[in-house]
Amino acid sequence: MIEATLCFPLRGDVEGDAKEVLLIEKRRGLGQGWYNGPGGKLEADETPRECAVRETREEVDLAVDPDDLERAAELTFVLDGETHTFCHVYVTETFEGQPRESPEARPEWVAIEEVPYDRMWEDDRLWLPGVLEGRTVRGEFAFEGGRPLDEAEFVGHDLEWDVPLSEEF
Ligand SMILES: Nc1ncnc2c1[nH]c(=O)n2[C@H]1C[C@H](O)[C@@H](COP(=O)(O)OP(=O)(O)OP(=O)(O)O)O1
Repeated sequence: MIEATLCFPLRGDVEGDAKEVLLIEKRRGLGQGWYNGPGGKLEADETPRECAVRETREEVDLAVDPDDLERAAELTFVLDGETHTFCHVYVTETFEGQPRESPEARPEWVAIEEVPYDRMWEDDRLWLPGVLEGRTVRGEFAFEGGRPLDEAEFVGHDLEWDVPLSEEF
């Protein structure tokens, strides 16, 4: 099983500014060409928070502090009946720097009402809107059709909202 992270930096929501989320257009690997948050797979001996910090730095050159990351979701992606990826999702309103393009990702601030769900993983429209409103969620998403995951068919889901997420991560 792969363990991975996603990190959604947020800004705005003061004095009439629209609330925006930093998305990436993924340039390579799983989900290439789709929008997602910065993130990726854990490396050896890395905690999920360390992974989210590293991936956000590597992909868009934004500095986030692990202690500022708020746990927002725990997502399990199941492929053909077996857990493929367990993903820790964080949001943060605290970061330093300006997002910059990298070979892996093109960053883009997007108003949360304009998130391009038609250009994202099919499951994202089910959990990301609630997360961007500040809710927590534990979700399981089933895919069928063999590897790679991003070519498999999305066939079902189960969501538990407003749950306490594990303190451990
Ligand atoms: N179904 C679904 N919805 C939303 N997000 C995801 C999925 N499946 C997923 O795998 N993901 C997320 C989880 C991870 O953040 C990325 C995939 O990570 P990946 O880009 O493969 O990891 P890296 O470590 O950056 O990859 P390398 O290119 O360095 O090997 O998608």
